[in-house]
Amino acid sequence: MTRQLEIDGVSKRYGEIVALEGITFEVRAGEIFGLVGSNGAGKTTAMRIVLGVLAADAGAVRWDGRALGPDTRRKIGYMPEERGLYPRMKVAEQLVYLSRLHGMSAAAARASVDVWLERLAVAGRRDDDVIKLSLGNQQRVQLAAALVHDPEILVLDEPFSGLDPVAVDVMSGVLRNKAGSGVPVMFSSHQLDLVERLCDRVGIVRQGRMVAAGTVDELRAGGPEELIVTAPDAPPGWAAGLPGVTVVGQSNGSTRLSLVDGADDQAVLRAALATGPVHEFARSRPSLTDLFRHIVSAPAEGEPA
Ligand SMILES: Nc1ncnc2c1ncn2[C@@H]1O[C@H](COP(=O)(O)OP(=O)(O)OP(=O)(O)O)[C@@H](O)[C@H]1O
Repeated sequence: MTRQLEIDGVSKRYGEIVALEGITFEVRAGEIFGLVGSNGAGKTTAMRIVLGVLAADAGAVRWDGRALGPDTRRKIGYMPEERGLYPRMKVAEQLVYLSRLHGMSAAAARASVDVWLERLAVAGRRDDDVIKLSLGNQQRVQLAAALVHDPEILVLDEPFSGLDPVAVDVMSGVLRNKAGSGVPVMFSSHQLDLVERLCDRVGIVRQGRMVAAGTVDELRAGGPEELIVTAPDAPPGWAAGLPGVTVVGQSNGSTRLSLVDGADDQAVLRAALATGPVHEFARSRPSLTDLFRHIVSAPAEGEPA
């Protein structure tokens, strides 16, 4: 069986605030798992519990079937959301120091730091204090800090925020590569297009629970089917009032419609043709971004619909 990191029924409260309520998911060795959710959904709390900097009130975290103890936790590469570098320490010196904390010999640490600074294209800044680097370069160093000790598991809290497109590509390549070598990679992000492109599986967290998890295709297949109708002469509101049909969006002559089960798509086609030529009439599944909006805006359990 594939080794996996299991987060099993984990709950956490901060006083009255329920941050996690029995959240359950797994990240398999060799896959990139994207954790998405609105602000305050509980993603950072879940990652901190995996890392052991926070204790869960209930539930368990396991790696390869065994509860995560200090020894396994030393093998996690972690990129905290609040970033954790010493601003007035030199880049390379700091990375060697952090690797040594993870139990590496001085020689192995120096060799690994050289490799990662080179790969992340910050080797030229190795003797600068971290504070002198741009935020994006600090983030590359932060990623190096998560990688230099050759982790068995990677947990990254919003690693892509604030990166330019080149740095996004560098970061994506590194994550792909680590997953390719059998490491489970878990990261949180609000950049859903990127998550859709990069992740093998995605989990959507809402109010401390995992409300949907699977490959992007699986999630999209479970979402509402939409109709795309391109009718350049159609006036705004042409589809309003068609039974069982909701207009999701309209731009450049194209209208996206969501249909309830059993709604008559041929009636939609007739209504479109009545406005003039129809250039496109196709069914499509929502993007991860649309699906996310749909899931997080649905009423929660116990709330009125
Ligand atoms: N130290 C704390 N004390 C009190 N409440 C906290 C603390 N840390 C987090 N919370 C609360 O717990 C809930 C979950 O927060 P968490 O930071 O895990 O969410 P998140 O999904 O990472 O959000 P974001 O996308 O904004 O980073 C929120 O309601 C938050 O306000």
